[in-house]
Formats: sequence, structure tokens, C-alpha cells
Amino acid sequence: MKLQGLLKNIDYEVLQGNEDINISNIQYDSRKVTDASLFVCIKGFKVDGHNYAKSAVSKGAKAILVEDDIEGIDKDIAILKVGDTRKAIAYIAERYYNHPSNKFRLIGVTGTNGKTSITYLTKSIIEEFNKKTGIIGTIENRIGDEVLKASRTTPESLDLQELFYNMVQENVNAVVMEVSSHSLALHRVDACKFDVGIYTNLTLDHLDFHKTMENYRDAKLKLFKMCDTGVINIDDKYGPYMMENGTCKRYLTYGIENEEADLNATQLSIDLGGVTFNVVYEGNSYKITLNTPGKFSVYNALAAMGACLALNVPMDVVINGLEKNKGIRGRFQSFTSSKGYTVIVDYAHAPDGLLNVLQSMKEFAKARIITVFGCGGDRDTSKRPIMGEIAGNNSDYCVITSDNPRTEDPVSIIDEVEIGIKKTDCEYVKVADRLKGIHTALSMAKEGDLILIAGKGHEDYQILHDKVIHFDDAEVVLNYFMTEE
Ligand SMILES: CC(=O)N[C@H]1[C@@H](OP(=O)(O)OP(=O)(O)OC[C@H]2O[C@@H](n3ccc(=O)[nH]c3=O)[C@H](O)[C@@H]2O)O[C@H](CO)[C@@H](O)[C@@H]1O[C@H](C)C(=O)N[C@@H](C)C(=O)N[C@H](CCC(=O)O)C(=O)O
Ligand SMILES: Nc1ncnc2c1ncn2[C@@H]1O[C@H](COP(=O)(O)OP(=O)(O)OP(=O)(O)O)[C@@H](O)[C@H]1O
Ligand SMILES: N[C@H](CCC[C@H](N)C(=O)O)C(=O)O
Ligand SMILES: [Mg+2]
Repeated sequence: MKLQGLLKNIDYEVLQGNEDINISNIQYDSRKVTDASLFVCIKGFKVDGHNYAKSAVSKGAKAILVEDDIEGIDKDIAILKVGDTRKAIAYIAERYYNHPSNKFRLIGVTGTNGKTSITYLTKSIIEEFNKKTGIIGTIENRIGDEVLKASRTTPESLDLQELFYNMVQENVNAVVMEVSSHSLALHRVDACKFDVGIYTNLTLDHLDFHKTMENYRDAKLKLFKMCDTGVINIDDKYGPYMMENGTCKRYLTYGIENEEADLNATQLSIDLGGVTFNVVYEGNSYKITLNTPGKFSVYNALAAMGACLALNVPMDVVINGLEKNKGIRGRFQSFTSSKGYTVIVDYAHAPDGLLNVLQSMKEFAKARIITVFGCGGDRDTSKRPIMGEIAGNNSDYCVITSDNPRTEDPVSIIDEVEIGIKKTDCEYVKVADRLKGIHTALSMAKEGDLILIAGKGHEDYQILHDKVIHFDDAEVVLNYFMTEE
């Protein structure tokens, strides 16, 4: 493919060589460069891709895209300079893969919590409408029934466009993807053509990356400058901001508290098995039963409904699709022991998620709530004492344990969580080993108790320094149940 053609509409300066050449592929990682690649130098958080330009050339790269001048590269290699290589590679990749997101309906979901849950609810509805669906997100990527491993919630632009291209080859009609704030800030989804953008909520998380809530909010806002319809939670503090500052052609709002919402849920009835509620839309009222409990599940269902209604899916199909969803791995997933207590495995890993899950549990708790949780290492540290306080205020007993400590000392993370729990009168114990922590909670459980194991949900691994071990909360629980029989 001609390099020049891929650079259409991009401002660039030729530093050496000629852009009128053929390239075979595009790479942003020198280790993947092959003969006649275009190598894009990205200034990373760990290293600077410009330092790998020579290595890329030695592996066969014929052209280099840079942000900074580089020296010592063979004169017959083209070097082109742009203002922002992360941005440029998004547009180049979109062109290279022949504009794939114009060829299916694309729904993007952004917000601190609920993205994964909403993608699966939306998929249930679209499949009920007999359309082939793609999913891109935290747990996995999917092309119809084919499951592909995901390493990021939202892939790098080059990988994303390739995935879209493969979805087009497989005749996918609609793609529903999580759009993380990191991906918006780092131009991973630039050049995508979104039909619908969903906004869920914005609460404390990821300040290690965004530094301020304003930056975090404005990263999310970018999605609403890129889509035709915005589906907005107007119960959330920042919902109106997205509408006032976004540029969507139309907005569809949803909410529980705010009766002005286009989709307004009322009369919620929550138990361990799920939640039943009424939703009012265009003057009509519809009754819906979901298989996942919690007020937050109602918000997620409203968001999925809004997106599908915006794409003209009929209301009866929307409701059937939602009701057929059996729940999502690691999202309020419950297991009942023969001893009569219930364990809930959930991915709540930030303050708001933890609070929501515990509040939902309180709606149907008949005995004690025992919470096992920790906080991830190398991530926002400000959430640690806050999560400690939330767990303490909403549980009868807590086990503070390790999440994914990554490169940090597990005991120091637990000590930071403890600062918050100490402000409450909840009894607790600190057990750094997650397996022992879970066993501690299960061994004290009595009939009627609810045990929450929070933070890791679907994850089947634990990151301890540079080691990744197999660890699956649900598996630990089921193995423990076997010892009880
Ligand atoms: C902050 C962030 O998102 N960082 C991502 C970013 O890293 P980076 O830009 O710092 O890359 P780097 O490692 O410094 O390397 C710079 C450049 O040199 C290149 N390089 C490097 C080495 C070499 O030998 N040759 C070479 O060419 C690299 O390919 C890269 O292009 O690009 C890397 C390559 O794609 C990603 O792996 C990395 O994700 C890190 C590991 C990460 O943890 N990201 C998380 C925070 C993230 O993105 N999370 C969100 C979800 C958040 C949520 O909502 O919950 C997500 O969307 O997944
Ligand atoms: N709408 C919601 N509002 C608040 N909390 C929620 C909501 N939906 C889910 N949660 C809680 O947040 C946890 C994470 O949910 P989910 O995986 O759907 O979010 P996410 O936005 O995809 O998260 P991530 O950014 O880590 O990918 C759930 O396990 C649940 O505890
Ligand atoms: N997408 C989130 C997931 C956190 C999950 C939690 N188990 C942890 O490892 O901190 C992040 O990367 O910050
Ligand atoms: Mg997710």
C-alpha cells in the first residue's frame, strides 16, 4: 500500500526520503517490524519509541513516523514528522484497514463504572434482534461467538482498527465497545465513527493517570464530540456537562431519580435473584425483570435500552433481550453454600462501585455482611482509605486482603486501606494472602450471611511483583464449598 495515500488529511513534514513508496504494514512496536513496515515512534510512559527507530530499520522498516527529529538513519529510509504520533497512527490505521467502523453500527460506552456490564446487556438485545455482534472490553473481545483474548479494556488504535477490520470480514452488524478514559486521552479511538455514545457515571478512580477530576471528566467528554447520539445518565452529576459540551446531533437521557429523563425507571424491587422495575418511555410504561440485582443494574439496563432504541430496535425486542441476559462473569455473581450462606464475587475496585454493591446487598441481607477486599498496586492510591471507610461503614466484618499488588508491597497497600476502616467501628482482620483472606471469611460464615469478595471479578490471575499467578475468586469459593460437603 502507498504510504502517501495513508497520510491523506494528515499534516506532516518530510525530513528525509520520499513518501511515494509502498509499505507492507504499520507497527508502533519495533519488535514487530517486518520487511517494508512503517514504524511509528510513540513517546511512552516508560520508554521513548524514537529510541527504537534504528532497530526498526535494521529489521526492515522503510519509513519512520516521528514527533521529534532523529539522526543516523539511512538516507533511503523515509522519515516523516507529525505533531502527535499517537493521533496520526489512529487515522493512518483507520485508512489502512479501509474505514471499518463505517461498515457496522458502533456503540461506545464510557464512565467509571458499568461499561463492561452495559456492553453485555446491549449484546443480549442486539442478538435478540438477530444481528451479529462484536464486543470489545475488559473481559474479552468477541466476534459473534468467537472469543478473543483482551489485554486492554480499549486496544491501541492500530490493534483496534485491525479488530474492526476482522469484524467486518465476519459480517458483524453492530459493535459495542468499552471506551476507557485512557483510550480517549491517548487517541486510541480517534478516527472511529461512533453511532451512539453512552455515558454512565464519573467517580473517583484513575487520578494516578488523569491527575484531576476535571481532566478525567474532559477525557470522557471527547466521546460525545465523536458520536451521533449521546445516551446520558442525567442522575449523575456530570451527565448534564456531557450534554452541554458535547456535539451529538441528539441526546437520549436516562435516570431513576430525575423524572425528566427520557427513560425513567420507577418502582424498583430488588432481591438476590435480580431486580424488577418499571420504565417510562414516550408516555408508556414497561415492566422489566433483570437477572442481576442492584439499583446500579437498573442504570446499566437503561443505558443499554437507550442505545438500542436509538438504533431503532423495537421495545419488545429490547425487553426480551435484557430479560434473557443471565448475568455477567464476576459482576455480582452469587454462589450459595450448602450451609446456607451466599458469596458474591464482584469486580468493584473503586469507591463508588464498592458502595453500590454493598448498598444493594443491604437491600436483601438477612444476616451479616462480610467483605473481603483490597486495592490494586501501581494505581490511584487516594482511593485506598476511602474504600476502607466504605467497606467498614457498610459491613459487619471485613477482611482486608491483596488485590493485584503489582510492584508495590502488599502490606503497605493494606495499611493504607486500614486508615479508612479505622474511622468506622467495623471489626476487621488483615490477611495479605488473598486465598487465606477468602478462607478466613468463608470459615466464619453462618446461615443467612452474605460474603462479598470484591475487586477481581472475572480475573483469573493475580499480579505479584513481576509474577502472574493463576487466581480465580469464584474457583476458590467453589473449591471451598466442596470441603464443606
Ligand atoms: C498508560 C498506558 O495506557 N500505557 C500504555 C502505553 O504504554 P506507553 O505509551 O507508556 O508505552 P511504553 O512501554 O513506554 O513504550 C513506548 C513506545 O515504545 C515502543 N517500544 C518499546 C520497547 C521496544 O523494544 N520497542 C518499541 O518500539 C512501544 O511499543 C511504544 O509504542 O502503551 C502500551 C503499549 O500499547 C500499553 O501496554 C500501556 O498500557 C499500560 C501497560 C497500562 O497499564 N494501561 C492501563 C492503565 C490502561 O490503559 N487501562 C485502561 C482501562 C482503565 C479503566 O477504565 O479501568 C484500558 O483501556 O485498558
Ligand atoms: N452503573 C453502575 N454504577 C456504579 N457501580 C456499578 C455500575 N455497574 C457496575 N457497577 C459496579 O462496578 C463494578 C465494575 O463494573 P463493570 O465491570 O461493568 O465496570 P467497568 O466500567 O467496565 O469497569 P472497568 O473500568 O474496570 O473496565 C461492578 O462489579 C459493580 O460492582
Ligand atoms: N481497569 C482497572 C481494573 C482494576 C482491577 C483491580 N483488580 C486492580 O487490579 O486494581 C485498572 O486497570 O485500573
Ligand atoms: Mg470494563
